[in-house]
Amino acid sequence: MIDSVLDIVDMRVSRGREGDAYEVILGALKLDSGEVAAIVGPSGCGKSTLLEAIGLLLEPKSVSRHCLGAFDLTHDLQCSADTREKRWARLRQHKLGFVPQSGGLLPFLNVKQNIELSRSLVGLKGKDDLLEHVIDRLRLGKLLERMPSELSIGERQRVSFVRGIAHRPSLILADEPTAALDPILARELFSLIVEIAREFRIGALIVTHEWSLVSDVGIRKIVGTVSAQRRTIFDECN
Ligand SMILES: Nc1ncnc2c1ncn2[C@@H]1O[C@H](COP(=O)(O)OP(=O)(O)OP(=O)(O)O)[C@@H](O)[C@H]1O
Repeated sequence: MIDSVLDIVDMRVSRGREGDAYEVILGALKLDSGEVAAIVGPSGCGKSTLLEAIGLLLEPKSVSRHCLGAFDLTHDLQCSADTREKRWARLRQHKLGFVPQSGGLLPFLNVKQNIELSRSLVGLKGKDDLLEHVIDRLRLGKLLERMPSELSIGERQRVSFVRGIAHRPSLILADEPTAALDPILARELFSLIVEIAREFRIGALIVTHEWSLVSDVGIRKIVGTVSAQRRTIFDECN
């Protein structure tokens, strides 16, 4: 059975100061479990802004439909800020796997503890096939006892990806997860995302500048076109 993990219609996100705000518009995006799509576009066009709004880290200005799996968030903007934040915090923790551009690892925990933290927060413990597979494929097995400060930037980026999926989210949101990786590892990570999405029925949205790699692995593209001053429209590119 195919389930939709994300269904958004006409989301508008504004960033920056009034009078100097940057606007991002997403016409429509539907993602099924097992599907991967890439968000591409020129630097500064609003890819991270869009990902943060989809990841419930940034409030959109308006949205006509916003469903995250079975959760309908369309009317959440009309709730009190307190109610909305409680609901969104729970969804972020359980349903979303956010892999930030900056890595975001906790510096006082080692690699293993960083990965285990996101699992323990949702009550998961013990062995996990998905996790072992991903650690192995990304060649992180020997680094589990290291502190983040003892890792290269590329190693940190791979650990950050593993941490983002460790709690088995239904939607992975990764912001330039290959930015610090060499071409071989970048390809490996993209292939891995496609593979685990299919096998474990997870949806994935990846912000990236790797246009040719995205084409090579055959995933959908959501392209940002800068239409007028400080405004970007994101749409599917066929
Ligand atoms: N916190 C912020 N406050 C105000 N403006 C911001 C903020 N963050 C980003 N912007 C502006 O919003 C626009 C979109 O930024 P965003 O980071 O989403 O772009 P991007 O496409 O992800 O860029 P890149 O590919 O360079 O990472 C940019 O013009 C940026 O200057």
